[in-house]
Amino acid sequence: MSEFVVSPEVAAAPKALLHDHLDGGLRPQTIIDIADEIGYRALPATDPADLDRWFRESADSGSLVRYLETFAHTVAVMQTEAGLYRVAKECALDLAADGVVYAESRYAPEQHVDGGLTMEAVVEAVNAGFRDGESEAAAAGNTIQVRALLTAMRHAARAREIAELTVRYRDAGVVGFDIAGAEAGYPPTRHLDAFEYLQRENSRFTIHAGEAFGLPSIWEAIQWCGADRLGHGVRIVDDIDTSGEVPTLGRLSAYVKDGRIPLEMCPTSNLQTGAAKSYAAHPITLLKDLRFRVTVNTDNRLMSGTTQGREMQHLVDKARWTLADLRWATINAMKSAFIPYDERLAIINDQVKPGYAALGVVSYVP
Ligand SMILES: O=c1[nH]cnc2c1ncn2[C@@H]1O[C@H](CO)[C@@H](O)[C@H]1O
Ligand SMILES: [Zn+2]
Repeated sequence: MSEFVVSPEVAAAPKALLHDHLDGGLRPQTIIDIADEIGYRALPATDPADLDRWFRESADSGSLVRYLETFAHTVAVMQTEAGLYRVAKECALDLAADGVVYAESRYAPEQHVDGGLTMEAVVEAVNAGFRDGESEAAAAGNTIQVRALLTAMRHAARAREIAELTVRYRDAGVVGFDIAGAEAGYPPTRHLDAFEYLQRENSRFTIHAGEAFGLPSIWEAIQWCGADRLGHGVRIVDDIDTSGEVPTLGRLSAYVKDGRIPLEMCPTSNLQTGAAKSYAAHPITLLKDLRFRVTVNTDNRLMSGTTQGREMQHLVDKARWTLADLRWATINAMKSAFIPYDERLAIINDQVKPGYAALGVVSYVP
């Protein structure tokens, strides 16, 4: 990796993460170890540094579809209870070491049944890994809470089943639902029955929308499907006119801003898939300045060679974000989390605010 460094302040800041794919954050050595154990022979490299580089370079293609092809290798080693458990536990440990105090980690159960596991067994193995990772991190002095979001793949046809699984495990570590995968050609309304079911069950969900496809996808996600949050949502800027002295919002972008619909933004991932041109020009800063409910996220730590600290540092270095901006985005994330309100408030008051106060940041001064 480059000589790019995360400052001591950003490293120490308490972090909240809403958009992180479990199958996009494996340690390279773990992929190699599990591949060896299960006899998976298709890995593109057998040295951890080479494999790490392969993921980053292959994901750096400018196309979401090509970016997603790299997941074949991570998903391949997440087909056993032991493999899923290890990946989930290490995810909790790695996030905790990065200063993340609350994370929602997502994955698609339907992608982990090729070795004969039921989707229930997949969820339980991942949950067990998160719980043990939390305990081990706490013992090392890093408090983290990790909750799961269950993703349905938008090109597949199992969304309703996975929505039901989400409800079944709602009191056991699963806090919401998502759809992911190639966006163009697979509008969210394809899975309307799943979203309507979740609404009837008073359950929460986010939808990847406005990443590789524009406003119609965002509009459907919100106005047809009832999404509580948007995964990426970066193309909402297409509904903001910045040609004049003051930016003017269209109906949809005003709806998103005024309704405080959270945007789970992932800068590095967007640069790799071509959804944004540079950190400096990434719409996240315009949206922050316009007071949309912006959050900062990793998406896929392995494919993007990133961490939550690195995403935040890029914004500081290249888009003039201050620590106060990072505190604001972190509180936005906690306000938007799918855990109960009282628990969100406790994390804000007991961890986020004191952590930033220790860095000398006590309020948001725009
Ligand atoms: O940025 C993204 N956009 C759309 N889909 C994604 C993105 N990152 C990962 N996945 C997809 O979500 C699945 C479950 O975690 C992954 O296997 C990948 O195919
Ligand atoms: Zn994503």
